[in-house]
Amino acid sequence: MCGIVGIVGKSPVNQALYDSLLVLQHRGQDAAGIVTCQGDKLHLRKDNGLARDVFRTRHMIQLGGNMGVGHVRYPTAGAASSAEAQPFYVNSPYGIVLAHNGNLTNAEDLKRDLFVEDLRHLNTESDSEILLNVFAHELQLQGKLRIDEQDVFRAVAGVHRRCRGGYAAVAMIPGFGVFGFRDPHGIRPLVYGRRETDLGTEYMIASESVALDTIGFSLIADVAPGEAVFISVDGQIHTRQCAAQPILSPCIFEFVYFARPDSIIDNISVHKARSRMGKKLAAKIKREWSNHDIDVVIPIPDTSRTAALQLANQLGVPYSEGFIKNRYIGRTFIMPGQQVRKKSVRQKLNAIDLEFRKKNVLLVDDSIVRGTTSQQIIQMARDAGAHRVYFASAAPPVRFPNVYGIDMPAASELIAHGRTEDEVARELGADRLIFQELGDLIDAVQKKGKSHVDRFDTSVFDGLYVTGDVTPEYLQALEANRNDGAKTAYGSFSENVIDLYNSA
Ligand SMILES: O=P(O)(O)OC[C@H]1O[C@H](OP(=O)(O)OP(=O)(O)O)[C@H](O)[C@@H]1O
Ligand SMILES: NC(=O)CC[C@H](N)C(=O)O
Ligand SMILES: [Mg+2]
Repeated sequence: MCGIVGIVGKSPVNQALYDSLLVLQHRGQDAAGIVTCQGDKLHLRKDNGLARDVFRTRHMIQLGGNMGVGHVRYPTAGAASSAEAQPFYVNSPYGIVLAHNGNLTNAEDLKRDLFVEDLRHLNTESDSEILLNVFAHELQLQGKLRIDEQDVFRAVAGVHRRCRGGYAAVAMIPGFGVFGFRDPHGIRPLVYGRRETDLGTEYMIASESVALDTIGFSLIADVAPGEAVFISVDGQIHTRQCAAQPILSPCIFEFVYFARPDSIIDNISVHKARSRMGKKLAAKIKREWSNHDIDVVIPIPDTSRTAALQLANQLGVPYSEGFIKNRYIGRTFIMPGQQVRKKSVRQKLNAIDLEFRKKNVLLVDDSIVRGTTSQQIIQMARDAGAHRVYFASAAPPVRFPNVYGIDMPAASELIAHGRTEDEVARELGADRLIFQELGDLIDAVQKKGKSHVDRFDTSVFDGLYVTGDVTPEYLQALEANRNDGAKTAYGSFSENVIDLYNSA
């Protein structure tokens, strides 16, 4: 996952972009970047690291101008080198910068087409550079010296015709404007909002509404699947549907884990969705285990808290924060490499023994993916003196790779792949393991049918990919190229940036 943002303001936007990247940091911890536009000049700063480490005062001073775009990265393609930090820049036509959240599933075909037919050079292995160049080519086809927003919309329509997979993007053309678009399935989230100032109205496009809230913008709407939103440099906003057959099918894993609970995605409160997940899970426990002997419900911070609290309330069992999270350690699931993930769980979480001693504890997590967290946490609960250790997951078992922007490329790395629920319980060392049913998860997110979202991408749970074009061969190649071992080998990939001037 990545976090993206674009702002057209009435005064310098560097601080607002930086602040919004801090708020979107949970979507990507590996690299961060900002490009601003001042007159007809673009200023870039990007590097590997957290937003707070990438941008020093000297960079902020250079990031002048009233419009810009920003990105925090969690890689799903290419290398982890800083050359693949975003935004990406292409010189022709007009100069375009783009920040992308998602993953293209036909990247290899596009790469070939860009080279052989569109005569374009790609300097990295990133699919986001591909997306930018496809857009650039489609815009160039308009053949104009001076473009208007309709040309941008036509180019986005061209992107939709050529690109497959998940993509939400924000982009900028110097002296012209900032725009955002979402793939025809709306797999990755994207919202836009406005803020009134004495100097006039400012607009912002961002991955999650929480970024708008904290910067003082109010939400206008989600970018619809296939839609593009264009904000001109002088603050005029235009929207247009650019896809032939848009079908909203957002990624359900955003609601399970990725998004912040204080965000609203496709008109659904993530917080409420997680509360309902807790309720559903409690109902399942009451149904299938009415004589349970759970003494206390303990969440695994952070993300599971919302569901765990509701689960405890519904069961009428005490809720206790038995694990304390080190506030200086980030999200372990999106860390690069199994070794660092494993080590970070122990650095991140520690048990308060007296909450466990001689008790039957129900540990609750939002999801079990590789099992890195749950395996260690169950052991920690035992070491803390728990009598029995039960485990509940607010999501069903994750059994299939994700191909739309979450870095779960290898089925063999998923603990529930090819295992029954009992086998997973044994593998994790739990006395009993309860998974959410997929139907219940969908109900919980869909507000029991009250939401306008009719379907979700649930591929990590059922192996059904909404774009309908994910073949076993594609999955095989993905697993071979991006399993943990293969990614470690990428580490040495070139750091060379052929880009805008990027001050160190
Ligand atoms: O089975 P695994 O492969 O361990 O993945 C699942 C775990 O990873 C995530 O936590 P993370 O530490 O990333 O973030 P959080 O603080 O938001 O819960 C998620 O909330 C689960 O706890
Ligand atoms: N997680 C994402 O959205 C990743 C974006 C892009 N595919 C990259 O690897 O940089
Ligand atoms: Mg967690």
